Formats: sequence, structure tokens, C-alpha cells
Amino acid sequence: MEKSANFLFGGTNFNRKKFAPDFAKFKNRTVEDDDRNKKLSFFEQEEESEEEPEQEKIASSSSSSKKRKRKSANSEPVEGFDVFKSSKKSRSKGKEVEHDTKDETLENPKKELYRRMEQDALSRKQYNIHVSGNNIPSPLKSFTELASRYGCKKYILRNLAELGFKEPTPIQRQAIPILLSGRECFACAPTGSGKTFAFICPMLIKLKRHSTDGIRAVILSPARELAAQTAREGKKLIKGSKFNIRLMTKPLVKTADFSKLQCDVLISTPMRLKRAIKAKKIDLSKVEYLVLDESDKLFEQSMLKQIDGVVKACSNPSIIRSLFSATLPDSVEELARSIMHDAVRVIIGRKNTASETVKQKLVFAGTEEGKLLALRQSFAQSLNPPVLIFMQSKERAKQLYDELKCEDIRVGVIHSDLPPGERENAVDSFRAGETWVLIATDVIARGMDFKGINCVINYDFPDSASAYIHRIGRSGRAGRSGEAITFYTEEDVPFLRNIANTMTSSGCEVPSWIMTLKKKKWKKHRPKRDSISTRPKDSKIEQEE
Ligand SMILES: Nc1ncnc2c1ncn2[C@@H]1O[C@H](COP(=O)(O)OP(=O)(O)OP(=O)(O)O)[C@@H](O)[C@H]1O
Repeated sequence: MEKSANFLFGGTNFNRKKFAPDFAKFKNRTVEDDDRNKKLSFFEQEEESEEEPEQEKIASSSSSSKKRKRKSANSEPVEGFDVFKSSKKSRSKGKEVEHDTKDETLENPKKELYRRMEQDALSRKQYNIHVSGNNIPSPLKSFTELASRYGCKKYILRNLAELGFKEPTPIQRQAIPILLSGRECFACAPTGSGKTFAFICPMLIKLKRHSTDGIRAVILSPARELAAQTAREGKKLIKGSKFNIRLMTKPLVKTADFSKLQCDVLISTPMRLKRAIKAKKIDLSKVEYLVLDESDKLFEQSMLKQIDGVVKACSNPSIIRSLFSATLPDSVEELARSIMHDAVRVIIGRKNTASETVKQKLVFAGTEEGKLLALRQSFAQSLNPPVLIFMQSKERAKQLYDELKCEDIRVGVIHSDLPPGERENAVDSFRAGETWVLIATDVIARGMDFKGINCVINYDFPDSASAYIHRIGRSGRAGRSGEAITFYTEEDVPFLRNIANTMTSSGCEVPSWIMTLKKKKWKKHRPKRDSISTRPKDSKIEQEE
């Protein structure tokens, strides 16, 4: 027993001196404090009585402490203080009570704190949650805790239930309480593990209700399709409320009067938002929440300038920023640490690994012609749609589409040369099952949640390990199983080892000769490849003439 306790608290030494103010909170709690809290709850009940959660609004004190309270060591939500809140709640409702009573808590704050720490450690171990930072809030046990701990409105819980979500995913268990307690965070969790709701849910709970005060939350996504998907997912969660979630579209940037626009949450790509900022069309000074989804992509050189512009425009000093991705390079972590305030780091499982629910295979195709033959053969043998095929460039995506479009396969294509409407159609038709095979560039490699993709084919070898992780992560989402096939030619062999490492760390077997290859440092591996065609060269010449 003692052994397991040592294990759980390995490296953790409770510093009573450091947390003296928090002990004082336990000791100095008075009847007035209780009354004050009751008044706050009542005030909130008056405002939105039909939506008010049944359980006591523990979060009222934390929401009133919004303005940079996290800067003060005294007011930070230390774990002991959380315990205090939940014991108060359990007295009032008699629910979720373990065995703590007020007296016990007051007399034994240290014991209580240890108990909570032990529970948190067990829970984090169970869900493979790794955290670092100060005073990290306990992971959620269930969605209902959102009401009991944070005063979440009923409609959100109802909508989560309607979506069929029975319990929070590991990233939701930990990231939601962190953001709800007013802390900044950067998080890395596998593809398809529910990161979207991990940041939308706490945002809506904290914003509480629709307001005419202007934009209060911004979510940045690196691609239009992902921004549109995030807006759609967010709207599922606000059903039954007056919240306004808006997607920044081209017409909106051009024509909208943002000073009059009803918008609580704005979802945009960095480019579109930067344009609106530059044209002085939009005021982001009241933004309380900023989420950088697929943060490592957003921090790439091509987007960094726009991100910088948006971060600067969100000038509210109390802003809470968060970074989410399935891949978190050390450089992004460093950047995050330097710009964020007292941020909590959350990693689910092992950092930068592929989803374990995807069966991964490497296939040597020899030449470009060999790839096309292999693809046709596999379709002829067993086409199990939906299938997503990734290409290294829009030119190659067009070429493959031209090769396959006249065959019996319902095939679509998406790349950045297509007009927005056609891009949207390509995604919608694929979602609706009208196209079985979607040929794509990396524009949809990240974040896109197509239900039940059976197979991802990396027709062209990905240009980085993170591209590989995101591409194959379009399959095997939300616990489902999936498959990923990666074609390679001689040119790709030097880079096999990097993919092989990712494969083995997510439980897939890799031929031993690949593991003996030298690891190569890669910078965007996109070799010049022969064009895609199986037509005999002579017939091509005839046609060109
Ligand atoms: N608590 C939950 N229970 C069941 N399903 C969930 C839960 N939360 C989210 N999902 C579903 O899981 C799927 C993947 O979620 P999401 O798109 O947020 O993944 P992600 O972690 O952002 O992936 P990626 O890294 O690819 O962006 C979605 O279909 C979503 O509806």
C-alpha cells in the first residue's frame, strides 16, 4: 500500500509553507463566505432561470474572479481548494458525496488534499493523462461534473447527450477543468480523440450566455474546411441557447459590419481574420478566449505573421489562450511557454504518436507507374469506401483524379486551386457517401472528421512525421478502427525510418531492415516525381500531337 502511494506521489512533495494562503482559506471560511456564495448563485438563477443547473454553482466564485485572478497565487484554484468547493456542493445536494464533511475537511485539509491528489493521480494514470504545471485541477469524472463543479447549463449537457457522448475523452477530462479554472494550456492528444469539444465546451461554459458586447472568443484553424467543421460542431453544442457562433467566410469579411454583427464566437483561418484586422473592420479587444487549433501548423513560418497579428489584436489582458494539436514539436512548446501565462501542459498518451486504432502498412511500389497499378489492383480486389488518398501537390492530385474519374469508382478531388464552393462540395459529397474515394492534398490532412473512413492511402509519401500522423489520423477516429497504406518508391527509402518509428510507437510492425536504416533529418520531403499515368507513352504522344 505504502509502495503504491510512493509511486503515485513520486516526485511530489507537498509544500505546506507554499500553500499557506490556501490553508488559510480552509480555516478562515466563515458563515459570511457561505452567504456570499449563496447570493451569487441566486443572482445567476434570476438571470437564466430556465437553464440553471440544479446543482449549486460552484463556479460562480471562479467566474467573478475572471480578471487575471490566475495571476495571484492566493486565488489560483489549488487542488485543496477544489476539494473544499466540492464538499460544499455535496452538502447542499447530497450527490457525488464520497465521505467528506465540512468538519472533516476543515480539520484535515492536508489529509483531504492528499486524498484528492491520490485520486487525481489514479485517474490520470487510468486515462494516460500526463500533466505539468502548477496546481492543476482534477480531471473530470463525468460530464455531469460540469454542472456540479462549474455550473454548466443544462442545454450543454443535453446536447452532449444527444450527440451520444456518454463520458469525456481523456483530453476532455483534463483540458476542460484547466480552461474552466481560468488557466491557459497547451495540449497534445491523438487524432480523433475529441480535442474540438475539449476547447469549445469550456469556452461556452465560461462565456455563459449570448451577449451583444461583440466577439468574446476566437478559434483559429489552419484551413477553411476545418474552420467550417469546427463551427458546425460548436453549433451542435449551443442548440437551445442564444449563443452565436460564426464562421469567417469571404463574403463576411467583405460585407459585414462587425460592429453590429451578433457574434459570440468567431471561427476563422488566420488569413481571413488578419485581413479583417488589417482593414480595421473588426475589434478583438474584448476577446476572452483564443484557441489555436492545430497549433503547430499555425506556428509554421507561412502562417506565423498572421497569427502574430491576431494574437496582438486580441489585446484583452485577461485573455485565456490555449493550443491544441495531435503533434507538438518542442519548438512549439517553447514558444507556447514563452507567450503563455502559467500554462498547463497536457499530453495524452505519448507525444507525437499516431492513433493506435489505425492499422498501418508500408507498400513498396517501385515506380510511379507501380503506384497506380497497385491502387487499381487494390480497388479491383476490395474497394472498401470511404477511402481518402493523399497526394504531395495539387498538380498530382489533379493528375490522379484525371486518371480515375472515368472509371467505375465515384471519385472526388480537393486541393487549394479549387474555388471555395467546389472545395465545400467535395467535402460534402464525401461526407454524404456520394463519392467513395476522395483525392486530396494536405489541405484536409488535419482535423477533418469524416465519419468512418476505412482506409487512408498515402499515395505520395508524407513530407514529415507530423504530416503522416495527421493524414492517417483521418481514419480510426473516436475509438473506431481504420487502416493506412503508405506507398513508397526508391526516393522515399531514406525517409522510411522516420515513419517506421512512428509506426512502431503506435504498435505496428515494421520490417527489421527498415529499423536498421539511418535516421534522416528531413525538411519537407517532396521529391520531383514522374507524372501519373498508366497510358502507354506512345498514346500520350499521339494525344499531345
Ligand atoms: N466524449 C466523446 N464521446 C464520444 N465521441 C466523442 C466525444 N468527444 C468527441 N467525440 C467525437 O470524436 C470524433 C473526433 O473528435 P475531434 O474531431 O474533436 O478529434 P480531434 O482530437 O480534434 O482530432 P484531430 O487531431 O484529427 O483534429 C468526432 O466525431 C466527435 O464527435
